Amino acid sequence: MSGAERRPVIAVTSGEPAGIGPDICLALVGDDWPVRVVVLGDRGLIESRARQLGRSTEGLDIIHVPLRAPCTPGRLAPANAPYVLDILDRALAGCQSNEFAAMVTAPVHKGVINDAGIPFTGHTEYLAEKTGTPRVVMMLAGGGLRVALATTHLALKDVPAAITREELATTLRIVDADLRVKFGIPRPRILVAGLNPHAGEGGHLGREEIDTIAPVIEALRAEGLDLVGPLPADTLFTRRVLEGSHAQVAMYHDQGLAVLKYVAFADGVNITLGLPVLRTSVDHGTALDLAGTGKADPGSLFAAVGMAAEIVARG
Ligand SMILES: NC(=O)C1=CN([C@@H]2O[C@H](COP(=O)(O)OP(=O)(O)OC[C@H]3O[C@@H](n4cnc5c(N)ncnc54)[C@H](O)[C@@H]3O)[C@@H](O)[C@H]2O)C=CC1
Ligand SMILES: NCC(=O)COP(=O)(O)O
Repeated sequence: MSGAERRPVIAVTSGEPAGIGPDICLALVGDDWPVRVVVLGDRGLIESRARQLGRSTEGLDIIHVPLRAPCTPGRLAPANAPYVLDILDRALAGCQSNEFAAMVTAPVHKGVINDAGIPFTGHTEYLAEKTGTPRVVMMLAGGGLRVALATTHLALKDVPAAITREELATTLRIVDADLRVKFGIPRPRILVAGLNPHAGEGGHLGREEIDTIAPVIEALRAEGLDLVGPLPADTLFTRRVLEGSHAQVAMYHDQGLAVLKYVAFADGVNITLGLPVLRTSVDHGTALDLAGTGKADPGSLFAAVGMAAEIVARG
């Protein structure tokens, strides 16, 4: 067995075929990783995208998963929605059988999967369901931030009801535990945002901080977690407040991710905490406008592979 073959294998799923997933996977060719990187997707599609971009697939390890229908860059086809899920299922099966040490996901298009009649909220929820994990946490890292979300892909009107004491406590416990295990931080200091402007202004702008968030923080502090909050979200991400913290928990998707993507869109990494397999991902979407143009930045994919490799190396 060669040295290269002994390296842990990381599976990179190439995602929505009409998006930039195949393009950014091609950028992995020739990079010197401490792990063996294999790309999961249709070999013909990846080779054809390489020709279009004037790139080579020489040296790219591909595990062939066949397309379900022809693909044109930039044009979504619901007929290929099952293909996207075939790739994810193959990667997950490989992680569960220890063939792969981790999976790194290129973006999928949530809308077209739903248009195909398959209910799909995101990789995060899909992998949680497939692994029978009742609760996972989405966290995006980059630009010195680690932003975890108390709720993920949910209409804004449904957010307040979803933030229950039990759900929030579970989120905070998962963030604390995974920062210790996956990131090697012995006692993570976690900032917790409020839901309402000014963290509720003492109950005059909403009661979620008083009724739910503060009591959970207090109870978990008594268990030894280092939590700060509920903090007004508009100033949580200022330099002085962030100082000394290891992660920041936002109550909903755009409260946290708008900030993260402002500081780190080029190399942010999405990681699913609390999952029994290791999954990292790019921080961006399918960028249909850029597929096949050569303009897609692969920086986030590189960072996602790098983070997975580091966590694998940490054991
Ligand atoms: N991990 C995943 O699978 C994710 C999937 N999505 C999905 O992607 C689809 C499109 O979402 P949008 O909100 O339009 O976000 P998007 O990230 O695809 O595009 C937003 C803007 O950023 C640009 N952009 C995105 N990635 C880029 C890259 N690597 N290099 C250069 N420019 C880049 C696009 O051209 C566009 O102008 C949706 O279906 C969404 O659900 C979104 C985020 C993550
Ligand atoms: N905005 C983050 C996002 O949509 C990623 O979702 P997921 O597919 O990683 O669950």
